[in-house]
Amino acid sequence: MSKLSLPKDKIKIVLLENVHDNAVAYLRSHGYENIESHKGALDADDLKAAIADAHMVGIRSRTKLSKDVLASAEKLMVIGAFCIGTNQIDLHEAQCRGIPVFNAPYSNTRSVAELVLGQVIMLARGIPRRNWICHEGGWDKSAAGSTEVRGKTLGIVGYGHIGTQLSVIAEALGMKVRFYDIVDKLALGNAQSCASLRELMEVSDFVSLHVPDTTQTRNMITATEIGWMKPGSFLVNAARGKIVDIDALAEALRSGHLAGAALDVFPVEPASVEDVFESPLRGMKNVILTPHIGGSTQEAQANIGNEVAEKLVKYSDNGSTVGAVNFPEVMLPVHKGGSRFMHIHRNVPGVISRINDVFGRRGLNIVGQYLRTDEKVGYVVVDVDGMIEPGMGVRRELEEIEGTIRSRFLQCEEP
Ligand SMILES: NC(=O)C1=CN([C@@H]2O[C@H](COP(=O)(O)OP(=O)(O)OC[C@H]3O[C@@H](n4cnc5c(N)ncnc54)[C@H](O)[C@@H]3O)[C@@H](O)[C@H]2O)C=CC1
Ligand SMILES: O=C(O)C(=O)COP(=O)(O)O
Repeated sequence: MSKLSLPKDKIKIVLLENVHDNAVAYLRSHGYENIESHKGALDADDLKAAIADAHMVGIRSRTKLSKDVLASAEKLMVIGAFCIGTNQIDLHEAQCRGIPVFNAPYSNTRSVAELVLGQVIMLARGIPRRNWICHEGGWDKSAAGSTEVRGKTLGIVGYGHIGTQLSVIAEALGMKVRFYDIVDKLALGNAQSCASLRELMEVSDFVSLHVPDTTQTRNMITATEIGWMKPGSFLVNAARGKIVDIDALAEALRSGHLAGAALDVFPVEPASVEDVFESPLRGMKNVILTPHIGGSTQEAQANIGNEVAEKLVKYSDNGSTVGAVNFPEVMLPVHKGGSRFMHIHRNVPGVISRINDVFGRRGLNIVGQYLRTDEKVGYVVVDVDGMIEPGMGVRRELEEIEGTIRSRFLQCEEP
């Protein structure tokens, strides 16, 4: 068992957006009892109030942890994104404040790929319109406009975890897969890469987007790119809403250039289930609209709950930053029968020698030292013999070193 410089019962954890109960159970089973759970996302003012004294925050895709919000959470030491995307967090600001961010990079991958493939089949058979007609008492029994997906070309933009998973299961249905990525990627199965986005858009019967929300991908798909698509083809977006110019998409659907679309994500999404969903695509009978549920399956949420909670506990109990998306990654062994100091600092010259001076002056024997830096931040972990008690002032001295962002320590007792 480790004792932390801040006792576990003083560590406040705020979970938002209905993070799965597995997360709460995991945190509790590791001694973290001070957990406050909120069902939805909060607006900036309520969020600031909720996390003002929090040490850990767990969110999903809707909670915006902006620079301003982070500035109001002075005690925050770690953030858990219980999802894949981290574009809702100001990662740079978090890093400058010495706050690592952990996410779940794979736990909902399969759920998204399955939803997208289902949507592709639904679009190919004109189900959105036919479903609508049946609900209104009609009976459009005809093959007009209906095709199999076998033999059709699926173009995947962003051949990462979700894109490749989709590629494999689409090929199992007999689809031809083409993909476009800015990074060279191993083509799985018989998939073939395209040299440009334009080539992909021109050859595909279905285009599915699986890129993250970055400055490069915002508005990646405008009227120009949609214009490259085959007449009568389909667009699917389960990545992020701001990747597609939604008005240009609406126009292409109205004009009949595109035969249909499926959207799981939108430039503006309601903050809570009470809010109204507004979109120029509402009412279009050739469009499937889903409320950002690509990753919302029982399996995915349960796994994410465990995975991210485990990363938060590992960081808090052991100092490990493996899997952090904005922070130098340090993998640490368990340190027994001694003390472990963790020091986060701006990457300026001389910090390490000053840290070592603090231990040297006190005759403390360093038995392990782990360091990783990136352009902005350094993270050094120092294991020393013996139990350093809080009153000894080592941590205070470490915090006085110029460039220090924050520090903490663990007493790692013999098991
Ligand atoms: N609808 C939903 O509920 C969910 C949506 N997502 C979204 O899906 C996105 C993708 O997820 P993963 O596949 O796990 O991410 P990933 O990081 O494994 O793959 C993304 C791929 O996009 C590529 N890429 C980046 N910029 C590009 C550009 N400008 N042009 C072409 N390719 C580019 C990357 O090289 C990478 O191969 C997430 O970032 C998230 O925004 C993720 C999970 C659930
Ligand atoms: O994992 C992601 O990036 C998602 O978009 C899923 O978001 P959610 O957890 O459903 O709010």
